Amino acid sequence: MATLSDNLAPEETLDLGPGDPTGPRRPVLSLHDVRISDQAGGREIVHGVSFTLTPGRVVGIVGESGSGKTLTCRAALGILPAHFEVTGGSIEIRGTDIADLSPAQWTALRGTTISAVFQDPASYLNPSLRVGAQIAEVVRVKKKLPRRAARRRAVDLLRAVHLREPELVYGQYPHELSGGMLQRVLIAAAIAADPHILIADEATTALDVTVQAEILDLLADLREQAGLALVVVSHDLAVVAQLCDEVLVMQQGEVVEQGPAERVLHDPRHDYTRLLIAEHEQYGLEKFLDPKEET
Ligand SMILES: Nc1ncnc2c1ncn2[C@@H]1O[C@H](COP(=O)(O)OP(=O)(O)OP(=O)(O)O)[C@@H](O)[C@H]1O
Repeated sequence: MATLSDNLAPEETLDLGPGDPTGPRRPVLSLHDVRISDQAGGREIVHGVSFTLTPGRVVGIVGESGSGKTLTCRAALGILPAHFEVTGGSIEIRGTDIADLSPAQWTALRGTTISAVFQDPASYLNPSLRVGAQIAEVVRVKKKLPRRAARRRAVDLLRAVHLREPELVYGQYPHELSGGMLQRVLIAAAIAADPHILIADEATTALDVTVQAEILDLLADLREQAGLALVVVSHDLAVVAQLCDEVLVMQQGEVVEQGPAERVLHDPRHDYTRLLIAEHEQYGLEKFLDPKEET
């Protein structure tokens, strides 16, 4: 089972330049024609994904199950499953081609520069450790803070993700928390070391609509307040409409449509995008498409 402290090691110096070498408008994450193949089956699964993410921006990836959304994210995180490889194109994190990164450099980068939240938060937490202690460990290792300061920061993080009574939650075990609370705990852990990029892969899918909306608001806050750049994967167009600046629509490993979220959702050009929108209309997508009319 994966735990929060997997891949954590004392931070190493990864020279991505002094201060903020990239500047506010420079890409934090760029994918150029990324192709991913299943080496076991000898076939290409993802046939060329490109996008550029700058601080405070949100790119959404939508599409049917099995279209390659998660593989694309995992490629950017350097955690493709066994047998899968990036077989074309390139991925750059803050200007560094990830193909050049050593395992140690990856360890230094994860959490501090790029971080992720997936579905099923419980599987990323150790059931026998209090959730606060698990976040504090991330802080201690990644931010090199002493125990007491790490504890304080963990409580602050639990508060920042809008968990009521963060001191109380700190001392609770995963099984004592609801799915929505666990997802907030995971987000707290993911942002504990102040990453520049957060990948949220179906992070709200398992949650009920109200909790989902609260988590999306939280991600929007982080984007606004911390300039976090987000990649949001969802099969739910309403999620994308609410949060994203740019949308990629994937079908069978191809990006069939890509553009500003407004344009793609209001004026879809590909049949598959039209189909997705038609399917969502019955669930009330229009309230997200025209949020201004509500105020
Ligand atoms: N660990 C794995 N082992 C074998 N095949 C895999 C693995 N992960 C993904 N695949 C295959 O690669 C293809 C793309 O999968 P991926 O998980 O990226 O799709 P997705 O768009 O994220 O789907 P979903 O919305 O269901 O999560 C699928 O055909 C899937 O079966």
